Amino acid sequence: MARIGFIGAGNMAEAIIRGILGNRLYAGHEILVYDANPQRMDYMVETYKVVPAASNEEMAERAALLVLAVKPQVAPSVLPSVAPHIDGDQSIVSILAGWSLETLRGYFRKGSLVRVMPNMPALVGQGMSAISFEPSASEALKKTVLDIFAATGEVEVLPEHQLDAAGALSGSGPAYVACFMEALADAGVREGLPRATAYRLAAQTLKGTAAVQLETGKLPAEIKDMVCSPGGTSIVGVYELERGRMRAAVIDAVHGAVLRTKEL
Ligand SMILES: NC(=O)C1=CN([C@@H]2O[C@H](COP(=O)(O)OP(=O)(O)OC[C@H]3O[C@@H](n4cnc5c(N)ncnc54)[C@H](O)[C@@H]3O)[C@@H](O)[C@H]2O)C=CC1
Ligand SMILES: O=C(O)[C@@H]1CCC=N1
Repeated sequence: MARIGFIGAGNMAEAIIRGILGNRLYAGHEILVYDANPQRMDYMVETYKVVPAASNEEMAERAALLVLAVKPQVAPSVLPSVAPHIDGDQSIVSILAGWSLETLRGYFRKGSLVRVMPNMPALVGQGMSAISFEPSASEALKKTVLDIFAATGEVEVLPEHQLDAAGALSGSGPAYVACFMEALADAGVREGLPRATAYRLAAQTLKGTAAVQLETGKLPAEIKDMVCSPGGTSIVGVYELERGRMRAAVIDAVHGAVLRTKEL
């Protein structure tokens, strides 16, 4: 049996595989992949020396731990043919946005189920994964799954009812942050900075500010206050953000993503 198999070998599967290989959790020959797109299969096999499966069904027969990494809209056409091949000592890790453990259990009669909401920065080992286990999950399974996602960044075990919120915040969050980064860089260009310089300044500013929060534990409000001198420049910028309803827009963005998650 392969240690792990990926149903769908797109962006997120690739990010997880990079983490596994980079941290030497498993070797390429212990990782099975299947993707409906033959060019994608070729790319994954050539780049990561992973093992191609002939079909999702074969994968289900041959992988001890199966990662569901297709789009949620594709899952209903994939799972009915995969589920009958799963037996009681296999495990299924789903990264499908909006798919509850209960919904998954409707397809999988056997096997342990885990739900994970990773995020795109897993690609560079800076991911944030929210993870929910079934109450019956064994300690061995918990360790295996935590090790896999810790190899792509940080992990947080959450009760399942919090997973849609986590998905809308940290799962979708890189898209919002990228919009903010782009706006910051556009602003720099407007004020005369070269484009490449503006991106570098914007990206490192986001990374550095996040690092201060993570490393000092300071509240975002305290960090803002450390930057805004009385009568200075930054507080004028903060005032303009408030006038633009930046906070309300972000809160609305996450709420919109939660509502969409519930539709999937
Ligand atoms: N992209 C992101 O930032 C995040 C995505 N997710 C979840 O991860 C999952 C995968 O997303 P991505 O990797 O972004 O999508 P993707 O589109 O990059 O990858 C999906 C892959 O599935 C393949 N595929 C389509 N039909 C198939 C089939 N019948 N059998 C096997 N493979 C098939 C596609 O060819 C594609 O390579 C989704 O369920 C999404 O909700 C979760 C967190 C973050
Ligand atoms: O937008 C999506 O469907 C996925 C789920 C979380 C991040 N991206």
